[in-house]
Amino acid sequence: MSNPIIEIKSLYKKYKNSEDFSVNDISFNIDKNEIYGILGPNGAGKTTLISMLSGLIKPTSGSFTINGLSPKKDNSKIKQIIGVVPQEYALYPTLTAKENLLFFGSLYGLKNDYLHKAIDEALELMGLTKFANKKVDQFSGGMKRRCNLIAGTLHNPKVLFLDEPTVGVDVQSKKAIIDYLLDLNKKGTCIIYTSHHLSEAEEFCTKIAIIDHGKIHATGTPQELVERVANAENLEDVFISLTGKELRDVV
Ligand SMILES: Nc1ncnc2c1ncn2[C@@H]1O[C@H](COP(=O)(O)OP(=O)(O)OP(=O)(O)O)[C@@H](O)[C@H]1O
Repeated sequence: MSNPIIEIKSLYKKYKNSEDFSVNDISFNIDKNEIYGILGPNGAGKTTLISMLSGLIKPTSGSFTINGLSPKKDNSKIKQIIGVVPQEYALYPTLTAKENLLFFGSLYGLKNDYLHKAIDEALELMGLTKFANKKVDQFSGGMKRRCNLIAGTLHNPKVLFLDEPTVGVDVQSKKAIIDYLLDLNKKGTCIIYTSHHLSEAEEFCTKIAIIDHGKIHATGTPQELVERVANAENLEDVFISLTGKELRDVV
């Protein structure tokens, strides 16, 4: 039985300087406890969609609710129950990992012992304990991405939005990130993530939406999608079948 935590109705986004809709009439629901992958080629509209849902940009039209709350009426309540981990690092390079996390944790209203404990546990899970007091500008890309993820999740959000959380990191960092996210999901966080790693998404996600040119082309479990497309053996076959082989270069 469906038990949606996010309900999206006819969502559109047209940027001011653009002639086309980057998100073009998208409607779908995301159930509690899903790990929901938003997949699509470059320029498909993934970041635009996730940025609207996480409150970073406003839709041109349409509506959505998160846990029954509307951003038009309950924006501050929504902010308390969501976590957002954008593609760009949110961290302050000249502060240490711990100083950054104390700052982000306090933004969520976490305090004292509770905050210190949450930071220590997350640093340990991410293999960053011994670098807690090092400045973030000395960190590798993988370490920054792990620290960035902790910064967006210290308050145990009900819903977590992640834009390409494993982009540009080595296999070890990727595994640490995925294990951390699986653990959060087991504790009750619904995860919505965008990625270009189709085999990662096939393994990690419970549900997937394939989007292109601002529209949803298919939704389902990875297995349902593979079964639905003739001769598809994996998600990559499904992806190519639905979005074609044409390159998406734009200048
Ligand atoms: N700030 C902006 N102003 C104007 N157009 C934008 C802006 N941001 C994105 N776009 C356009 O909206 C469309 C969707 O972009 P978006 O970044 O959402 O795609 P994406 O699927 O996340 O792509 P990628 O995989 O490359 O990150 C593209 O045509 C892009 O050029």
